[in-house]
Amino acid sequence: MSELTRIAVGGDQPYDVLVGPGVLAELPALVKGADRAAVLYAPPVRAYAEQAAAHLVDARIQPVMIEVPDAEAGKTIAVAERCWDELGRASFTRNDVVVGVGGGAVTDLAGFVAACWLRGVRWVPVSTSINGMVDAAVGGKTGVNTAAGKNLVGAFYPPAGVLCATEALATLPAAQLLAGMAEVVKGGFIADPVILDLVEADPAAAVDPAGPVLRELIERKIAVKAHVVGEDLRESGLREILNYGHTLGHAIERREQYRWSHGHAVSVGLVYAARLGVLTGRLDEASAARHADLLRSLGLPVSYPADAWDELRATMSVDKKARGRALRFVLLDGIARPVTVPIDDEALLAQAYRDIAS
Ligand SMILES: NC(=O)c1ccc[n+]([C@@H]2O[C@H](COP(=O)([O-])OP(=O)(O)OC[C@H]3O[C@@H](n4cnc5c(N)ncnc54)[C@H](O)[C@@H]3O)[C@@H](O)[C@H]2O)c1
Ligand SMILES: O=C(O)C(=O)C[C@@H](O)[C@H](O)[C@H](O)COP(=O)(O)O
Ligand SMILES: [Zn+2]
Repeated sequence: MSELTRIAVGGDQPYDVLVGPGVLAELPALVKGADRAAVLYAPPVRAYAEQAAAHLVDARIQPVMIEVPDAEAGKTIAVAERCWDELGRASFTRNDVVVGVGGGAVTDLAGFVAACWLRGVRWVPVSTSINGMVDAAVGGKTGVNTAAGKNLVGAFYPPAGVLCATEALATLPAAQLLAGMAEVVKGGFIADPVILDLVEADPAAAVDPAGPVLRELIERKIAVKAHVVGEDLRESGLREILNYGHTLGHAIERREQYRWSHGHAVSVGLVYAARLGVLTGRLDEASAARHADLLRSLGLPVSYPADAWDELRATMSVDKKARGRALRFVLLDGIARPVTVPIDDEALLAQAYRDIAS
């Protein structure tokens, strides 16, 4: 399976996700009509950003290279402001474009920079991590973190198209590759159980960037996300299912001051959500155990210190799904049967945490 795969995202502003090696060559076609393209990238992926720039130059589009701090350090309003200053210096107009090359952090930032500049210019995420390909780059959720928590400032702003540069997975550090698998597994639990079967059949093959299984998993998870965001871009209903595992996950990321990767935190969050599913009488014990077994088989964390609960609980109150004082959780009524449920029973929330804590 070496050719490019095209996955359509529907809705009012449809676009395609292209997956495969050599996909960077498709960039000029996506940004046709631009005079300039800001290429945002973090240092570890400079080589891919330079490749993107070379394709732009061939198409007579002037690249404006903007290096930003790596990972969550780049997802701040201060970094976004610096990018806007650079766009101003380069006299960016409404036919110019923003390209984000890297993992989910860079593409979240790039989309947000594009959404705000001149009230919105075209943008293209070029994704180089698993998390970015299967989740962050697809669906137009863009934004930055604030002191209170993850992604608290942002915009729903669909890209012109998404490029998933699978050849880049060869240089993705193994820990980051595994972290991305948490979002793949999430897709299995909320919508596509074949994902779960494939990982369980051979966890090592599932994370081999040179093998066919990982490519199938990536495409399956993109298809899940493409369907959901095509139906509900602005998260007014269905899209909430993509937040499975994130209510606790985001709180762990903040508590760790972003030294834990998003995927590791979401992995613990998935196990917690499954436990809540059991305690609310929705999910059977075997399906909950399947969460922990599967994530553990990939080397992902499935618990977190017991004494962290009070702090995590406080942070969870700023979760975007919360309404008033009530937290709302994505839970499962069974595999691939997600529901959003308000929970105001504090004792139950704490019990579920005690059950999974270390
Ligand atoms: N917008 C969304 O819908 C959405 C969905 C999921 C996650 N996210 C966000 O995405 C971020 C997590 O994304 P991530 O896991 O990609 O983390 P990341 O962007 O922080 O990347 C992880 C590390 O891998 C490096 N890297 C990326 N690709 C590489 C490559 N090919 N070779 C070498 N190094 C490479 C990065 O520079 C970084 O150091 C979080 O901020 C999360 O909130 C957003
Ligand atoms: O696309 C979505 O919708 C998601 O919830 C996907 C999540 O995996 C992703 O981490 C997203 O950035 C979380 O969004 P937030 O609105 O909870 O910040
Ligand atoms: Zn996520």
